[in-house]
Amino acid sequence: MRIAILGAGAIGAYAGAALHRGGADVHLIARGPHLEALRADGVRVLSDRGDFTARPNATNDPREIGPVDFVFLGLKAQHYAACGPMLRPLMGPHTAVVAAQNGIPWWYFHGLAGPLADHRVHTVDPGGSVSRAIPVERAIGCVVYAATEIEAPGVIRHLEGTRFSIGEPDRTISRRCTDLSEAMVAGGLKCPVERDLREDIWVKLMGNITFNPLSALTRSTMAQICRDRSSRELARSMMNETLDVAARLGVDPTISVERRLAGAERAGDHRTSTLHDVERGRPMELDVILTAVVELADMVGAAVPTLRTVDSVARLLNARLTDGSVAERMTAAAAAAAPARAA
Ligand SMILES: NC(=O)C1=CN([C@@H]2O[C@H](COP(=O)(O)OP(=O)(O)OC[C@H]3O[C@@H](n4cnc5c(N)ncnc54)[C@H](OP(=O)(O)O)[C@@H]3O)[C@@H](O)[C@H]2O)C=CC1
Ligand SMILES: CC(C)(CO)C(=O)C(=O)O
Repeated sequence: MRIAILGAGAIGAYAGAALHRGGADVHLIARGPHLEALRADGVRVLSDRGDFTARPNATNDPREIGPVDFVFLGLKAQHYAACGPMLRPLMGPHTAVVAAQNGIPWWYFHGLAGPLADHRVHTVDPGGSVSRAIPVERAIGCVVYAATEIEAPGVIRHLEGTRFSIGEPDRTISRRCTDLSEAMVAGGLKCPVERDLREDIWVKLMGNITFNPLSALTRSTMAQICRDRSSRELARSMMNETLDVAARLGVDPTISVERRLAGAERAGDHRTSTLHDVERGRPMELDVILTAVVELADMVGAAVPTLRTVDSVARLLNARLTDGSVAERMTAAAAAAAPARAA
């Protein structure tokens, strides 16, 4: 099985290393010092479950790889619309694209019956730009329960979880999903094939919609947000509003807000991927995680005052982070602080 990992970052390189360990023919696509380290030393995974090193091929040029069976998309979702030229050389007639993203995917309404069939969520697929880059027929959904971060170029710190739930948008159990699942399991990951991934999407989203923006806005860990009485109440409101939107879309995530809060608190002083981005002066992955749910709430007539407020301040921060000069200043500040932290 040939697999290309487009965006071999924290999650992509971790999945790629596991798949390679399990025997798949894996090709990592990365860039910069991280790519140089991957080429020189492979992916070094540091984990309580056991450290390991995998040495798949690594490149910045998909044309060197050619058509594959699966593209595992490890990019941040805001880069999906622009990934068409990188994706094209990897596409054969049957290539599937596995989007390992948080939040509402661009294929969310694809394959559903009823009045919302093939409805396009504007926030995540503006003007159809993502559907054009990644046709929905190619998409396999993936909900990532693992948490990882890039500790140093080529080095992935695995923090918790090994589950990558996958599923077809049209609720079939396909051969391509079961094949991929076997390859992931051979690499030591959990990879259940779900008949309808949408329930998993909302269960995971209850955490991301709350902790990713709040952690970035307050520079706090998940546990710190849960332990403070008023931010815990804020998190609770955000989760309740999210559940209401899900219910109006016909999804009933089988987990209570209290259980989700307790799980987040147990994760401890974990910094979300969005907090990492902000600390590096990079824009947040906000559209798929929060703004899309506000759009869906408006569509189904749900009142989401708390989500709307957090979205508006987070979008204001994102506008500053998208402004290159601010991002450069923050990156320079982070670089200046790094030796001090190390000492
Ligand atoms: N990290 C986690 O624990 C979790 C992440 N997720 C989801 O997984 C997805 C990926 O997140 P994460 O792994 O944290 O993100 P990362 O930023 O670590 O990984 C993205 C990688 O893609 C690379 N990249 C971007 N553009 C290109 C390009 N044109 N060519 C080559 N490489 C490119 C980036 O390189 P560069 O740094 O140079 O831009 C980076 O290494 C997100 O949707 C996130 O929500 C879900 C659950 C948990
Ligand atoms: C917080 C985590 C790891 C899941 O809870 C996540 O999805 C993220 O950091 O984006």
